[in-house]
Amino acid sequence: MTDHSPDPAMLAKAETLTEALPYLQRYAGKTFVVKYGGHAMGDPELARDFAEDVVLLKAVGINPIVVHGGGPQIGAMLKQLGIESQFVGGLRVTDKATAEVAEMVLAGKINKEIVAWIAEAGGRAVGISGKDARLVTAEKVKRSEPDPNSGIERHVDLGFVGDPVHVDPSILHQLAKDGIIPVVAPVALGADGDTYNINADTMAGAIAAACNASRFFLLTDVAGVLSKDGDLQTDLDPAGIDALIKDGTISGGMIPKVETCVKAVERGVDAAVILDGRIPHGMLLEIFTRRGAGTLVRKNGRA
Ligand SMILES: Nc1ncnc2c1ncn2[C@@H]1O[C@H](COP(=O)(O)OP(=O)(O)O)[C@@H](O)[C@H]1O
Ligand SMILES: CC(=O)N[C@@H](CCC(=O)OP(=O)(O)O)C(=O)O
Repeated sequence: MTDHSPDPAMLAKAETLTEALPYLQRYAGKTFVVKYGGHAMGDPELARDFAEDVVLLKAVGINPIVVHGGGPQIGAMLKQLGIESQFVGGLRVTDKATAEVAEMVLAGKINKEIVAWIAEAGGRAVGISGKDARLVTAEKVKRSEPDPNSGIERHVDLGFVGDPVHVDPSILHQLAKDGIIPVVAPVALGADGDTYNINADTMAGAIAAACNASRFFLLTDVAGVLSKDGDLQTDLDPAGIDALIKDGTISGGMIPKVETCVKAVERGVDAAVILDGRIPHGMLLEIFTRRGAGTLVRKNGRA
């Protein structure tokens, strides 16, 4: 006799789909900004999974906006060209030559690679930088650091490193309305006409705030914010982040990441999540299942 009992694997799939239903209903029509870090895009298999996730979001009525980095790739190109590079507080000191290389790698190479992965996954993407349609206007960053000898704060000149001071998201809304996924490279013009290299986390946060994004995801190469003992911090609020920066637990490239999350939630983004880009389809699991992953940053913690 034929066994007509349902296949448990198929049932589990159906359960996963029904578990997703309240999230599908809640997020339809909302904007999600996804920051795709240079470290997260190293593995082509994972990059394809990422592109599939973005296309799936669009297919279920969410408007994803991808803002990408490419720090390691810029570093490799600078090395090939024999140009030295240095970081201060997670930001690359950028002279004219470095700004040219950064734009070439970010807006030229990586941007179009991501557009191609999305096309391969069946989506339609348009790659732009902050320069296009004046999406982002930058201003030279103002940074100060304590002098190692005197401890007195002194100004550090980072060259052509920009802060996004104005975002005009109309081009993003237009693309989203036409069924297109915008892919944004973190390069912008200043009011002075100069080209500025912008930290991709900072760029993504400014765009998330300007678009009133419901969710802001930062995909990187660690599980999230880790404690000194290496434990994942699942929930943080601005005060908790401040304390972890002050005691040195958060350092390097994680500093602009968490600072961006704080700014974004203080400017109205519901929640920012620092996620492990090395987990296949990690973003989908975070969005559509009850199992949260990574570090969730909210203005008042996990309410
Ligand atoms: N407390 C911390 N928790 C997790 N990562 C940290 C922490 N402090 C510093 N980091 C560093 O921050 C890195 C992530 O930032 P970054 O290299 O700029 O990534 P991305 O290229 O994805 O933007 C991690 O790989 C880790 O080396
Ligand atoms: C000013 C500054 O630091 N700009 C970054 C832009 C790329 C970036 O942020 O890439 P990730 O997200 O992969 O780190 C840089 O030159 O590396």
